[in-house]
Amino acid sequence: MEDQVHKRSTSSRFRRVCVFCGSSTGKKPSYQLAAIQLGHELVERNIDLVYGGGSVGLMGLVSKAVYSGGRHVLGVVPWTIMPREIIGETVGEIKSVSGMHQRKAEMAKQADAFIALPGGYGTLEELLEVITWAQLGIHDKPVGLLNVDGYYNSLLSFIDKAVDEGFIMPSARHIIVSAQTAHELLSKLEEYEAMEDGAEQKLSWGMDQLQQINGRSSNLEISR
Ligand SMILES: C/C(=C\CNc1ncnc2c1ncn2[C@@H]1O[C@H](COP(=O)(O)O)[C@@H](O)[C@H]1O)CO
Repeated sequence: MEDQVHKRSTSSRFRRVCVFCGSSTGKKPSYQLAAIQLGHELVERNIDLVYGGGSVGLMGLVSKAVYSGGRHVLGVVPWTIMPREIIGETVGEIKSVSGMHQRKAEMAKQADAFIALPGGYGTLEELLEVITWAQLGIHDKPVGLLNVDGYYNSLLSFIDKAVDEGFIMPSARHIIVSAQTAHELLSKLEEYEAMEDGAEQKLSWGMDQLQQINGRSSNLEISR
């Protein structure tokens, strides 16, 4: 009881956040620590987690931190990688879907915001997709980059170069919110406001994704 009195508990505009992160732990202990700290920060703000399922790498660390802090954890896993020997022992609820595209759509639908921890190709692909969807006005949910120990400095420099070279509109640069700590990142995301024209420019060819992400219809295969 005393613990509860002293524990910081902040209400959040987010009910559930989607975390993209490495299926490896990375070489520096700081990456693992950041995954655990992000989990704790979500718990302190009473935010649930949706992620790619599995107990491997940073994915396992963040999901266990959220689950053991008493928040709901939803893992979305394509049935082809469902076997325990591939994804390991998971915590929380698991939804199986028919493929990688369905997984991303389901994670996006379930989340109010996205955060990427350090990771590899899978993390980058998931991150860039939700940024692209934001740019197209398919969703207006905040996207955060947890730049642990400068891991994403070169990606952020590249994006600045793409703006300078005319491939990314300066107005789209603000879509990515970055910070070095989970606390700072969540605070920034809480304050984030999507550009108005982004939400209004929902393209007709994006309506399928929009409906899936915003939960107005779903054709996902969910077996559990
Ligand atoms: C399929 C293999 C190992 C199983 N591990 C994974 N389990 C669940 N989800 C995974 C797994 N590996 C990648 N993902 C997804 O990609 C993102 C991380 O990829 P990265 O390349 O390590 O950055 C993660 O967010 C998941 O959605 C054997 O290959």
